[in-house]
Amino acid sequence: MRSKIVAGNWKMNMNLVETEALLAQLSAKMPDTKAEVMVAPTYVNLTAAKQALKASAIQVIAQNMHFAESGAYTGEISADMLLGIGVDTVIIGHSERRAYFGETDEILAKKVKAALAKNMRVMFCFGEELADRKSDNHFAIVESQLKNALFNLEASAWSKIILAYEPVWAIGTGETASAEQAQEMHAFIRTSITKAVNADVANNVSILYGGSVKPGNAVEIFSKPDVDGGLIGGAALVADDFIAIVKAI
Ligand SMILES: O=C[C@H](O)COP(=O)(O)O
Repeated sequence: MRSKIVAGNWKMNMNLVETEALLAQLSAKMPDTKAEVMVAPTYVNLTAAKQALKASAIQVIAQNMHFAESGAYTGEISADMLLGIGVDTVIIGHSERRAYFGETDEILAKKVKAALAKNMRVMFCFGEELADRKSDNHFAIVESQLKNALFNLEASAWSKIILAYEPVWAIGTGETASAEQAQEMHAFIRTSITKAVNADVANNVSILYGGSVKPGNAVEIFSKPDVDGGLIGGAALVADDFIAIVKAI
């Protein structure tokens, strides 16, 4: 059975003091929820975040990792390093990694494989750019992103996969996909997975929507049957907004 998930991707925001302050507010105010609630602070504050949340159900996840086990990759972080501090879930394929750090589908497939080999959970991000949607190419782009990184996995590996559909044109722009656009794409994703893997996997994978989710639009977006939660950027940096979004699930 798929779970409901609200995850906050803090991106390159929040120093240590700010991290501890935001987590103190979140853990004090977090409502009881059946949803999984996750936060992804920057690498250097993961340990502090784990410590701050040790009495909380809020999970700490990483924003990225390298595909190699170890070695001469200056500035990079391995799966073992994350596991060593108790972080077992990692975001892979965020559009900012693709756009600004040259992460191709091929690299992302390696990262997914490396994380799964260590039994980590992967929150795999993907989504079309505005030009793709305008040229009516968005379904083909999304399907190819999934195919290149995930459709070669064994069906059993999918229990460790969370999907986050994030149309690039809606990230940090204030422009949100309508609830209908999100539902249409999420339903398409389940159909693609049904064809490529099987219906059981398609029905059980959690598919989150990301892109300018705010307290004011979360209820409507989360009400759609194929939307299992959200990956939240800007609004995850404001405790009351993130909590309101968790309440919307
Ligand atoms: O990872 C989160 C997404 O990029 C969404 O960011 P946003 O909510 O600021 O649009």
